[in-house]
Amino acid sequence: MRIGVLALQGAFIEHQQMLDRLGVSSFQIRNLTDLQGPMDGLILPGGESTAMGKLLKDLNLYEPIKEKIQQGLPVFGTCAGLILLSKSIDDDTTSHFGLLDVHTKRNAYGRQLGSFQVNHPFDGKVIPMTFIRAPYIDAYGKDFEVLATYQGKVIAGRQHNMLVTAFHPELTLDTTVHAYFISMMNHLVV
Ligand SMILES: NC(=O)CC[C@H](N)C(=O)O
Repeated sequence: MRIGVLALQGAFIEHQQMLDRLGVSSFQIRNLTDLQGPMDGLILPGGESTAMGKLLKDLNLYEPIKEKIQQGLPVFGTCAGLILLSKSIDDDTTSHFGLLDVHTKRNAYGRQLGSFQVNHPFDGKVIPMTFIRAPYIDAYGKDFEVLATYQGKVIAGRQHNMLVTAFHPELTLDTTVHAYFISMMNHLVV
């Protein structure tokens, strides 16, 4: 199994370290040639969604990656990665794939609460969650399954081959969410 991690900007190394802990190999995606080999899953990391969206377009990665996700490639988006996958976001000037049937509010916790950590349930299990200028999902369609909420807002969920979290599981030592993604990849009928 080989997982591609989008490595244009943001917290991609931490995702690779998490996959290492689970014994799963990964590679970095920086340009079109990186997309040529086999890829069983894709991680869109946290960072700055506007910068990542622009780089995806400039490097001609936007269309081929979007196509792969549409064809069923399992994808896990954290924070900015969630924003990139969302159908609608509150600032539509940012390039995004628009494939996940949710509306996402960026920087949703305001300045004072820019960064914080809580222990909170994900899919029924309490795990540490690190939020950094995090978004939340404030509306979603019928195919979206909610996996975690915090203060009444959706912060994790899944729609077929797409898994998203508003928080950063890769910045903790807890492997629960990445293990969930691997198990989801193994069970998906594409
Ligand atoms: N930690 C993150 O990925 C922050 C996301 C960032 N606030 C954005 O809007 O893209």
